[in-house]
Amino acid sequence: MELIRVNNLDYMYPINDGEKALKNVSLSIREGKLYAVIGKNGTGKTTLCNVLRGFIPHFHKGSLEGEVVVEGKDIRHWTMSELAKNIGFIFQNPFTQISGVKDTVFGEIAYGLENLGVEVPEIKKRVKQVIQLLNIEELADKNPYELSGGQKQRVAFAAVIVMDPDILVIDEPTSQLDPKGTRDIFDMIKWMKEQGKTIILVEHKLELIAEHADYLFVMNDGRIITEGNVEDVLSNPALIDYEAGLPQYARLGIELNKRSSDFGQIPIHRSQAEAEIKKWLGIHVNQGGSGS
Ligand SMILES: Nc1ncnc2c1ncn2[C@@H]1O[C@H](COP(=O)(O)OP(=O)(O)OP(=O)(O)O)[C@@H](O)[C@H]1O
Repeated sequence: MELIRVNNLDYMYPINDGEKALKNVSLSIREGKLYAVIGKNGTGKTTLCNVLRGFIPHFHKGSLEGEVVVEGKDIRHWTMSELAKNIGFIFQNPFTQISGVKDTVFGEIAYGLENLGVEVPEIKKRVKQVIQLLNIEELADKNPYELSGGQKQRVAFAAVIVMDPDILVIDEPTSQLDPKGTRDIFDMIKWMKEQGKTIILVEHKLELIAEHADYLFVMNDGRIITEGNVEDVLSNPALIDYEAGLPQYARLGIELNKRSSDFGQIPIHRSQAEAEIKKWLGIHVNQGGSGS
């Protein structure tokens, strides 16, 4: 089922340098899939996220042309609080996600449900469940401001997951995190996908996109310049010189393919690369062994 449809969208911020931040963007988001968005800095990824969650046009005014339809209804006809029930948003910087009005992690996670007027026993039940699920029991009584970047990001995820939205828009969640923090976040993203959530993720780490995403949009200068299944886009040699690049395994495969036309499929993750190289070595070592 299609959840979001964008048709021929152009957007210019109210204070601008004469350039549109989004130019003729069209896309379709279907239920239960993980969509990744990549592209250079300043190319419109965050702006696109802000359109998908209704921040544009509800908070950022500016000029919006074209159509954004969420669950069958034009974005202009949704209210922000209605949208917030359906679309969860996780910011690039977890520091800006913390509300600043709660002095415990438990309260922070409960805050969104309180705003919706959910009954207190129900709030407590749901917050406890999410805390258990994300394995952050030891953080529950801490002040959100005392947490590390990785811990804050986990709490930001918890505060969104507790609202149980159908769609999650996640903007560069791992940009401030070390490899362990990054893995933890991707475990959470994987879990949300398994729950049937629809996820739109801006992320630069191509190896993680190759592993987790279904479909990829490549943006440049306010436009979607390429899109398709992750396997197809990330093995496309045309993207090798583009700044957003290709995963290292695809680069290796493309290089080997140039040197030896019998190198098989271009791999996008490690297990595929290992399998393809084994196959390729098999052919060549056997040839060598038979003296041919
Ligand atoms: N609030 C704003 N007001 C005016 N212009 C803005 C605003 N936010 C972004 N822009 C401009 O819109 C363009 C797209 O920015 P955007 O933040 O969407 O890019 P991005 O791809 O998310 O970049 P990054 O990877 O650095 O986060 C840029 O030229 C940027 O300067």
